[in-house]
Amino acid sequence: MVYAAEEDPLCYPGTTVLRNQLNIKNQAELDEFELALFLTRADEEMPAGDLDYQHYKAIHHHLFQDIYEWAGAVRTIRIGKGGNWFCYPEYIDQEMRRIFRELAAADRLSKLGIEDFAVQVSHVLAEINAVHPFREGNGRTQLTFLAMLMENGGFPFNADMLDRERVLHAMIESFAGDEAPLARLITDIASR
Ligand SMILES: Nc1ncnc2c1ncn2[C@@H]1O[C@H](COP(=O)(O)OP(=O)(O)OP(=O)(O)O)[C@@H](O)[C@H]1O
Repeated sequence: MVYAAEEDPLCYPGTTVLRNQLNIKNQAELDEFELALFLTRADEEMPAGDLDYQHYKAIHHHLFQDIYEWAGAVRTIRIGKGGNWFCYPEYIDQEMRRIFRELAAADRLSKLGIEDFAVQVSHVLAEINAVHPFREGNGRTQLTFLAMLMENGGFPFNADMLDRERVLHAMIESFAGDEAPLARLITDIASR
């Protein structure tokens, strides 16, 4: 996805193409390789962890390790999308620590029914999206993490419900303060 960003040291000079381990300087070509490499990693077992901030970064690292040297590391420049600016980089760490402290790992969530689970988890995802810790790959890390939370909570993960437009709409609504569409999406994902 194209970001509004400041002059970005992570890009090849004079371009908006992110420096990558494949040294591809053409965006369309990079998109293609990035997707293929991501899908291969997404198919593998995710790193083990406690569903905490450390774990979240490890998941991003796992998914994007073949493409970006900074996989698993938080961004250092300001970025936004569609007129929404995400968390300033200097506050990412403290915000992510707060969010994951509030999530208090999976223990509390694993005791909830789907409706309450969806409300709690939609809030967590909305907050993580508003922070947008990584320079790229936030959406895919969010959904991977959601699948792990749902598995941990004992809910099925029906990936057929992941309509791209619906996910995008729900995330944008959540940024504007309405988390209900995201909660409904999570409930639907859990339906068999
Ligand atoms: N205008 C917006 N306001 C808030 N969130 C947005 C906006 N546009 C997109 N998003 C969310 O940002 C995330 C995408 O972030 P990013 O592009 O870093 O991830 P990605 O994995 O590379 O891309 P994608 O999720 O599109 O495959 C998604 O969760 C998406 O719903």
